[in-house]
Amino acid sequence: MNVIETENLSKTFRVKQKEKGIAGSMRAIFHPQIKEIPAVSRVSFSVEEGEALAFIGPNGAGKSTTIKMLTGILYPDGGRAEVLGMDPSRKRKQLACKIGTVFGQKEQLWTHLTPYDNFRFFGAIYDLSDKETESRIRELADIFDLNSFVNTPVRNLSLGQRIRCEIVASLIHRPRILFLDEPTIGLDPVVKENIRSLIRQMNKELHTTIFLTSHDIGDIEKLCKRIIIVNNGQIVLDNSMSHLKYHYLNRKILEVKQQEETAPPTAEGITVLKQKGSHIKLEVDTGVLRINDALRLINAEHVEDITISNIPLESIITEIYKTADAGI
Ligand SMILES: Nc1ncnc2c1ncn2[C@@H]1O[C@H](COP(=O)(O)OP(=O)(O)OP(=O)(O)O)[C@@H](O)[C@H]1O
Repeated sequence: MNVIETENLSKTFRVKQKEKGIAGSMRAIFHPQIKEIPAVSRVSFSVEEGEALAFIGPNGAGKSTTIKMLTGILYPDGGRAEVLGMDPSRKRKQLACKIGTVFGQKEQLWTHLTPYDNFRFFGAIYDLSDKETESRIRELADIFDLNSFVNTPVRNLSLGQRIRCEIVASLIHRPRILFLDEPTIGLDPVVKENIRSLIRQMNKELHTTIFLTSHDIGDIEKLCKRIIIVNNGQIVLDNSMSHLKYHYLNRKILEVKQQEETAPPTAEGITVLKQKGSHIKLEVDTGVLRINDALRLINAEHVEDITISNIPLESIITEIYKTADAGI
């Protein structure tokens, strides 16, 4: 069952332009010049219940604008969106009871209140009974390990503790879809990993649909099975993570440490990425040259260590952004 559907979803912002100085300001009042910014252009996709989707793109690609339209904060000016069978811009309140949002860069908790009081407050907003709110707080405090600071004012919590509380607050009403915008921004690697595993657990055990926006490759790689890449307001790729990693770019990284400095092998399909002393880093296009054949070109007698790895997801994504920018 699809929980999100969009068809040709579009949004163009109209922004007044102002020339420099007082004269420019006066001209802008009487003869305003309007610049159109097509933030989202004819975006169509659907998301099934229980999916974990990464919706990513470079700065200004249109991700936040899309999320705002899906959560009813912004009206689209073209196409349509349906979330849990509702038009978000017409049924914003009803929808809010069924979705959760976490914005890593924005606090939704009251910082002078404790997490417990915040959760009670959110329970009341979502019309949960006292009993329901209490049992939900207990359940989530256990899962997210909040018990040691659930009664400490939010302003005194560390960033990692606060983000865990933000996520719990957005889950109090058992949302079917969780929109996460940069959920791990600014966190240290251990806390990041902890947050990711909690989100994974929610997706797996509660079947909560995850709609993630992040510039952090770790979030994307570890949380999502599907990826949609947007650029200049348009979808440039919609595929599974495994397809992206193993088939989209048919390349491997071959790192060789030799006993002494030797010239790197040359052949069609091999690109030398780095050579420093006896250390060589090659990229092998396995569509042109099989990895076994590439290995045969290396003098095995002098090899001290060798590693073969996939192209990092980060490089694949950067390449897709660049290709999309060049209009290829
Ligand atoms: N309220 C607004 N008024 C005018 N232009 C806007 C407004 N909001 C966004 N834009 C423009 O729309 C485009 C898409 O912005 P959006 O915030 O959706 O991008 P994003 O992909 O979320 O970027 P980031 O990764 O930097 O958060 C940008 O060119 C931005 O300047």
